[in-house]
Formats: sequence, structure tokens, C-alpha cells
Amino acid sequence: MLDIQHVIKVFNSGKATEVVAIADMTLRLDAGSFTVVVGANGSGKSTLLNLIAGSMYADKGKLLLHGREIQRLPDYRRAQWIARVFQNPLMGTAASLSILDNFRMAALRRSPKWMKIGVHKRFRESVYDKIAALGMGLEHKLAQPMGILSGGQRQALTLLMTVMAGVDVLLLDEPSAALDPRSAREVMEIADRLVREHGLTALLVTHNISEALRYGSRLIQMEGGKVIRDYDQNTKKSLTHAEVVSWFDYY
Ligand SMILES: Nc1ncnc2c1ncn2[C@@H]1O[C@H](COP(=O)(O)OP(=O)(O)OP(=O)(O)O)[C@@H](O)[C@H]1O
Repeated sequence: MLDIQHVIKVFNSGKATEVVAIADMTLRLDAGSFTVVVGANGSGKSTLLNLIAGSMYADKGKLLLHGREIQRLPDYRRAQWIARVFQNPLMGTAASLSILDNFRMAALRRSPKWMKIGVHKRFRESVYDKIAALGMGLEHKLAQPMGILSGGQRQALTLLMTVMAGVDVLLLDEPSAALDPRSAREVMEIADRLVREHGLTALLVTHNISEALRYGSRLIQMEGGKVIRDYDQNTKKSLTHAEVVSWFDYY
């Protein structure tokens, strides 16, 4: 369970350009839940992910994972539990390294014990099988550089290596926004399946309303650094596309 308790994040504090990006936010994400976050530009979504991922520190408040404060943990320690997949398919993987070596690197982030396991035949077979299960035919390309893959293929593999590395929390930062509609759908279906199969606690930020309605077990809307709407799975199911779009009609 990830507990965000009274978190505040202010940029340029005390200056004319001061922005309260996260305003006393309290949010509990149950273990194994899949929460979708929507909100207008500047509503604080990326800041929220940055705080959870450890890319920045909160000014006030607590961030507890399974009851343990994670804010003071160094990046590499947090990476054992929390992974983030970005909008840009080029982030998170090394283009010049082979697909297999990228999987080895991801496993190493989780635990140095993989240093030995990573060169083992069993590790290669396990990567082969998991990639084959994606149904994209990429299992035959393990020795080829990551850089030859399309954006969608790269995102799919980034998701898989993240999950194989054994994290608890998956932060999906508009992972399909840079992809064509078909690849976007494919990547989101893979993300959804992996989240379920591995019982991950997932947080998806998206501007795509159809995606926000199709995936996840909870939908929240952020505005001005706060959660202003919070719907569970049942209520979410009854929402229409037009209704969610109307949340953005302020004028
Ligand atoms: N490093 C920073 N320095 C100053 N202000 C910042 C910084 N990062 C974010 N902000 C401000 O904090 C507010 C929240 O930004 P944030 O990027 O979290 O919003 P967002 O909901 O992710 O927006 P978008 O949908 O455009 O990605 C905005 O007003 C933004 O300008």
C-alpha cells in the first residue's frame, strides 16, 4: 500500500513565481490497485509522480510504502520497489545495448544477486519466454540492439523488464502518448495485463479519456495540486466519455 499523507510541494517559494504544485494531498493507493489520474495541464500530475519516484522531495508530508517512509531513501533503494515508464519510448532503455542486456540491467537495479543470475542460461530462457508471451515476435531478436525497435515495441519491452525486475509500484507517465493509436492500444493492453498478473500497485497519468475509462480500478481528477474527483471501479464504469470531457470545461 502506498500512502501519501498531507504532501505539499511548492516551487519558487516566496517569489512572485511561486506555484503550489501539490496542495496538502492525501491519497491512499491500495496494494494491487490500478489508479488512473487525469487533470488539466499544470494540475500537478507529473509532480505527484516525481515525488513518488523520488525525482524530487516534498516540502511537507509523508510518503509511506507498506508503512515505511520512502522519501529519505536514495534513488537506487526506491528503484527496488518503484518503477516509472515514461511517455518517451527512448527513456528507460539503452539503445545501443542488446535487448537481453537491457533486461539484465533492469534486473540488476532490483538486486545485485542478478549479476550472477543475469548471465545464466535460465535468465535468458525466462526473458525469451516472457517476451514470446507478448506475441510481438521479439523473442527472436534478443541479441539485437534495443535501438532497432519501434516506439511501441520498446515501450512493451520496457514494461516487461520493469515488471520482471520485481517492483511493487508501477508509475505509468503517459506511456502511450507518443505512439500511434494501434501501438498505443497494444502497449496499454500489455500494461494492464502485467499489472493484473503481477498484482502491482499502478498509477497511470493520461490525457486520453478513452484510456482513462478503459483501464484501471479507480479514476481521480487532479486540479490545483489536489484530488477533486475520486471514483471507484463501479462509479467509473458508469461514466461516459462526454461526462469526463466536461470535467475540463471551465469556460
Ligand atoms: N521544476 C519546476 N519549477 C517551477 N514550477 C514547476 C516545476 N515543475 C512544475 N512546476 C509547476 O507546477 C505546476 C504543476 O506542474 P505539473 O508538471 O506537475 O503538472 P501536470 O499536471 O503534470 O501538467 P501536464 O499535464 O502539462 O504534464 C505547474 O504550474 C507547473 O508550471
